[in-house]
Amino acid sequence: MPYAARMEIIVLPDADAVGRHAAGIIAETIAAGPQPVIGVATGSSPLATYRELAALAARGLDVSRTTAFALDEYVGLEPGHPQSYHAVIDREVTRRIRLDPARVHVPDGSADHLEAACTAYEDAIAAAGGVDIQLLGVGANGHIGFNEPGSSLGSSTRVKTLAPGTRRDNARFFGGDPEAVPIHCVTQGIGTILRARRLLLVATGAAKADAVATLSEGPLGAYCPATALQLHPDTTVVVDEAAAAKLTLREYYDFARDHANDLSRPSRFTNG
Ligand SMILES: N[C@@H]1[C@@H](O)[C@H](O)[C@@H](COP(=O)(O)O)O[C@@H]1O
Repeated sequence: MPYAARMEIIVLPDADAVGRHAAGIIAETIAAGPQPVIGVATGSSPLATYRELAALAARGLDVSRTTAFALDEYVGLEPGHPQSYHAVIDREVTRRIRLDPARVHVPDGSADHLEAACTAYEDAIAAAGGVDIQLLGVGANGHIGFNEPGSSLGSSTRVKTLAPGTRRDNARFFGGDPEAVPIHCVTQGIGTILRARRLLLVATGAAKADAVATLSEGPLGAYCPATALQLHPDTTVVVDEAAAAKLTLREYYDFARDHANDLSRPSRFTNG
């Protein structure tokens, strides 16, 4: 278990600013090379980040040696299904940023032997040298990847059952019908996510305000999987004003930000 946890909270005016800031952080990791490994997430939260990363790639950021691992996949959707995370990652990440498709990995939710596919996915991450930076969104109930409340904080890639609320939230991608959303998924575990060297969580909008407050200030526990980020040595949480609305320590975060440059040797962490 990591022993030197740090989490920095950064509040920005709106979703575009969150995307620009997060893309800048990922671009630094990519530029540091030589074989960067990024973790990518689905959902609407990271879309602005991908848009900004695509713009940076178009302006010369070399992404040709970047490997990417996605967090999760539905069980039972063929990779060609437009809402499979294979298809979503291909559309929103690989094509937009122009990553090498051969270096982009998504868990296999249609394998005959799902347990073996989960082990193989963990092995592939390890063989790539681990994830340098993992981008995360957060579900309204605090899930990360598809680690629903109740997930073991040390879990690895495995099959999970989606929470009814997550199926309702994701129904918008399946013609509005929660029953059309798969019941099972394959997801990196919370332990897998914590093994990434740096975590970057983005959240925007009022629907995420409770999850953001709990993940950064609430008691650690499986009731809110994102609280596990409190254990990680290098987490950055970037949120907009609406998602920050329920942070009880907001005054302190602003104070820390305003004094970030007082130090003779500025630290990236001023409130974490
Ligand atoms: N598996 C994904 C998560 O990785 C994502 O973070 C979450 C929030 O999605 P959104 O950003 O669209 O609110 O939902 C999905 O269920």
